[in-house]
Amino acid sequence: CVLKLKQQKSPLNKLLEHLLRFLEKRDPHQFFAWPVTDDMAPGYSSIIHKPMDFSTMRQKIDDHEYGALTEFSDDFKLMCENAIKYNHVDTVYNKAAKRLLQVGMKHLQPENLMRSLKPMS
Ligand SMILES: COc1ccc(OC)c(-c2cc(C(C)=O)n3cccnc23)c1
Repeated sequence: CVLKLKQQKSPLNKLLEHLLRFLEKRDPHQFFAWPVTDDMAPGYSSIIHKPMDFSTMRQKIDDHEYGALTEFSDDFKLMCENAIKYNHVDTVYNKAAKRLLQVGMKHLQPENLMRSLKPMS
């Protein structure tokens, strides 16, 4: 049988996987770990037309769907903004999304990348 050579991870994919783990650690309740369903959130799919969550972002990394850091950052922003849009301002989800967005955008700035990558170096 022909051994399927393990696909070499590109430098971008290694960076995105590290950033994803860094961001997931800032979602301790795992509110952003999986897709939000209409069962959990009434009317969600009629209000949020481009859902996003960490598991989908991980799948996109594995499928090499991100060609640049900006595309990864755009999905992260979309995920947080969906939660800010759907959930009332006084909910745990809205507050968690605003906090996560702030932390995430700080560390996704190219000039700050090294700060979140230090353990890797
Ligand atoms: C209470 O435990 C969980 C567990 C997983 C969740 O999303 C994956 C959520 C969740 C996550 C969200 C978001 C992110 O909008 N949400 C909105 C309404 C009701 N529930 C949620 C809550």
